[in-house]
Amino acid sequence: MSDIQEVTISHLATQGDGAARLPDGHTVFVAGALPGEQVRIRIQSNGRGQLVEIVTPSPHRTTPPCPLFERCGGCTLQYMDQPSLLAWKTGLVSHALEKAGFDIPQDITSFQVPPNSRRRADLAVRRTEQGIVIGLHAKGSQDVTDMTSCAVLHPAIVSSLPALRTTLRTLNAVHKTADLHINLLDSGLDILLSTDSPLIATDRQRLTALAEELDIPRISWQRLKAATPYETAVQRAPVYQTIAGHQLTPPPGAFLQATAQSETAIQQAVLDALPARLGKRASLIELYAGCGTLSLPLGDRCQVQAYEGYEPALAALKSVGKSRVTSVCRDLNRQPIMGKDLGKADVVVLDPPHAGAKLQMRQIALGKPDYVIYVSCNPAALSNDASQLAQAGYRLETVSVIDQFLWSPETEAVCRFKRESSRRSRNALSH
Ligand SMILES: C[S@@+](CC[C@H](N)C(=O)[O-])C[C@H]1O[C@@H](n2cnc3c(N)ncnc32)[C@H](O)[C@@H]1O
Repeated sequence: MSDIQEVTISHLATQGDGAARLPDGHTVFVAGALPGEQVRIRIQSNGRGQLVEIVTPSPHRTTPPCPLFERCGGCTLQYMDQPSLLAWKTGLVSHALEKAGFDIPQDITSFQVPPNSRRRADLAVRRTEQGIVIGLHAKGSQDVTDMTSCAVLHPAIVSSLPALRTTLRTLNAVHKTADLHINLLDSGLDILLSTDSPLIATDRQRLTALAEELDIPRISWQRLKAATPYETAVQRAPVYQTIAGHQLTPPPGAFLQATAQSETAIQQAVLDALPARLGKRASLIELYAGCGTLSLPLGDRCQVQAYEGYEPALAALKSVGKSRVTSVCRDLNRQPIMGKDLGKADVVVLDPPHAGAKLQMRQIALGKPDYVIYVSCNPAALSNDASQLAQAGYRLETVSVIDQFLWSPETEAVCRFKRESSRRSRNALSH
């Protein structure tokens, strides 16, 4: 069999590679190919197909908008038009839920963020002979592609990179490598710099000058891989972010939903997923609450008991002092909320990290609250977790797909599950 083959791509696999059947029956994965395309590929020793030529391009193929597309490993699916991308992600979520054992509702709502809207960046920093490089890892490599342009990040973040390069070059703290976590808050850029060497006094002065130049309210610092927490390197002005009408101060490196638009869409999808009429006595348990992106709008509708494992995030939520939201710091992997407590709630909302919430889900399935609203950033984890709900007798009622990670295979989804047979009828909930 020649190592060059002509194949037709049947579908995209979960990471966005085109999949095709070879004449011998094996499936081959081809990065850069779209469904329906006839392509020539070179079969590699690892069994993957390297794209050699697109014989018949898909009508959904488009020119990648970012000049760094060929090098940067960031947005691997830029050659696919945005409607097709959203349709594919919707299919991924449906497939994950079907695999978990659910019938899929007819109407799945979906939303996609615009380019240049991402307000959260995790960037790698390398010192090279030519100077400081800041960006994402290059395709299939540990090298960093210098981010001279970006089609997903907010322009306020991209335009700060030249000054950051200049300053980081002068820092003792950046010996070879560093990480930059940048959040674009209502108060401006909030930077957490993690470096491989200590921050000395002149470094602080240089960071202060940088903060003044770019009008950055706060720069925080921590040593890479050290157990010690971050410290404030520069604080020039108040740091704040408004969530559902409440102003709070997120900690350095805080988790925020990727864009302001997707935050609103996720909040709305969760509110829409609440049972139609929640009585005054209805109670809601929220797991993995962060700084309160969901707790605060939910607190306008009912009593919320919020749990979060990261104390600084919880402190930001507590600072709001919203009376209908009580919050507790708890590591839900080590100490999940038990089924008997979850079963007393009318609704459980959870928004776990990428790995999902296996242990916590077991308790939800045991406790059987009437409604479970699951916010997921990982269809594979959603599928595993939701299968426990399917086995516990829940029905999938609504699904919203929010594409907040444009041109990457990641996607967000909000799903409402309802326990099939109601155990109780309470005044708190009207169905
Ligand atoms: C996807 S974020 C969601 C945060 C919040 N719902 C939001 O929308 O901003 C997941 C949250 O889970 C928290 N978390 C991760 N592991 C945890 C654990 N073992 N126990 C409790 N919280 C955890 C993280 O700190 C983070 O705030």
